[in-house]
Parts: sequence; C-alpha cells; structure tokens
Amino acid sequence: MPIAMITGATSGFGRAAARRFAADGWSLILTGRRSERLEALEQELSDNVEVLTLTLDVRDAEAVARAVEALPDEFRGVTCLVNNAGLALAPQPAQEVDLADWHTMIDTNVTGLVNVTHAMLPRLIATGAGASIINLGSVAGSWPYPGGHVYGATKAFVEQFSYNLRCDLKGTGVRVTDISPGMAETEFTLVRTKGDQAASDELYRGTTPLQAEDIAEQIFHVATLPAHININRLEVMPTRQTWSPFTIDRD
Ligand SMILES: NC(=O)C1=CN([C@@H]2O[C@H](COP(=O)(O)OP(=O)(O)OC[C@H]3O[C@@H](n4cnc5c(N)ncnc54)[C@H](OP(=O)(O)O)[C@@H]3O)[C@@H](O)[C@H]2O)C=CC1
Ligand SMILES: O=CCS(=O)(=O)O
Repeated sequence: MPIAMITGATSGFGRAAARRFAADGWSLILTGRRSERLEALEQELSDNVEVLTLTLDVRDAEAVARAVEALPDEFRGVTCLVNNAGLALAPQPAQEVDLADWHTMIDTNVTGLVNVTHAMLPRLIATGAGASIINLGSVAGSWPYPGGHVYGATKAFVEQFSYNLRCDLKGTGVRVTDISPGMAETEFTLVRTKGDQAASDELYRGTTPLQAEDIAEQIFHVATLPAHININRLEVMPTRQTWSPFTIDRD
C-alpha cells in the first residue's frame, strides 16, 4: 500500500486528509504536537490501515531529521508528503502585532515546512515516479488583505519554494503541488485569534466556507493522479468568497 506522511494531522485539513487517504487503504504517518489527538486518530483509523504517529514540532529541525531517520522499514517508502502544518496569528494591522507572532508564523510555515521537506526528499526520490509533495499554501500568498502581513508572506514563500523544488526534482519523478485554499472552517481562526471562539464563529457565520473535507479531497486527488501529471498550483475558494477592489486613502 502507498504511504502518506501528513504534518498537522491533529486538526482541520490534515486530519481530514488522513481520513481520506485511509478510506482508500493508504498507510499513514501522522504528525502534530498534540499526542492525545494523534492517539485518537490512530485508534479511529488503525483497524483498517497501518498508522504511525509521530509527536513532532516541525520547527525543530533536529527532531524532524531524527524522526525521519528512525522511520521503521515498513514506513520508509513514502509516496506522498503533505506539508500541511501551519498557522496564522495576529489578525490585527502589522504595526500592532507582537514580533513573536511573526516569528512563530515564519518558524512554522516556512522553516518547519523546509525542515520536513529536507528530511523527506531522499525518501521521496527513492520512491520515484508517482511520489508527490503537496504543500499547503493559501490565497493569502497571492492576494494581499489587511492583517495578512507575515502570514501571506509565508504562503508566498510556499508557492515559490514549490515551483523551485519542481525545477530541481526534474528527472526524479517526484511531483510538487501548492494547494492554496481560501476561507475554510477549521481551527485556523481559533488559533489565529488565540482562542476566541466567538470571533471564529462570526467569520464563518451566514456564508458557506470550505470544509476540511473539501480540501482533503483535493489533496487526495492530486496525490493519486497518474504519475505523468503534475498540478503546479491549485487555488480553491468557496463560491461565496471573491476579491475586494483596491482601497484608496483620501483626505
Ligand atoms: N483554514 C483556512 O482557511 C486555510 C488554511 N490554510 C493552511 O492549511 C494548513 C492547515 O490549516 P487548518 O487545517 O485550516 O488549521 P488547523 O488549525 O485546524 O490545523 C493546523 C494543524 O497544524 C499543526 N501545527 C501547527 N503548528 C505546528 C507545529 N509547530 N508543529 C507541528 N504541527 C503544527 C496543528 O497541530 P498541533 O497543534 O497538534 O501541532 C494542526 O494539526 C495551514 O498551513 C494553514 O495555513 C490555507 C488556506 C486556508
Ligand atoms: O489561509 C487562510 C485563508 S485566509 O484567511 O487568508 O483567507
């Protein structure tokens, strides 16, 4: 059975993707920091598929490298890496945020993604044709909005890193895709607002956001395309989300 490694499998897109891959019998390497959630997911899925859970903070390059190095033989032949772990913080204007929140976003969305990719590249190249790296970018990486500041910039990094990886992986068979969702109802806004459930509920109220399962389906689709097809970037929005016009500061 093919193997998917999913970072940030304790919630949202990552957990839904784990369930989607499991439904088709894939073996799973599931990572995240909250071990109790990993254990619950392992319990849920392991009757039907092989599951290995790794409690891992993607920001810790050494821990990531050690965990990948120590993968048991039956989990070494990874077919698909889903670089999903990530977060936004500090929705207020740039001039009002704590520097620490900017650092956390860069450390997680940029450094963390790079840490996991670096550790996993030899495994994916060994798998060769049909292997894929699926990076979770965001519409925020392409479209500016107030309060997007460093979050959007980290996702712009994900897009360009994905394209550049493709160049270097030419000839290895390893595909690279940036999946960039728009508004999706997960724990994302709860994290962004540091636990403000009312603010999270308000954002999604009266509209129809994407659900985690919608993006999980896209991830699974991209991972299971014939080996000669590479989707470079997939931007996915809810039908009820579009762009705003430019704004003008007037006297
Ligand atoms: N929801 C949305 O509107 C959109 C989200 N995205 C992106 O999709 C990805 C998933 O987000 P989503 O599912 O919505 O959000 P959730 O908050 O529901 O899930 C985020 C996941 O990332 C993990 N994570 C966060 N920090 C770390 C870390 N340092 N080390 C390891 N794992 C970490 C969390 O696990 P744990 O806390 O257990 O470590 C959790 O499993 C993110 O990269 C996000 O930026 C992109 C576009 C839209
Ligand atoms: O990445 C998340 C989607 S949004 O909040 O930037 O629209």
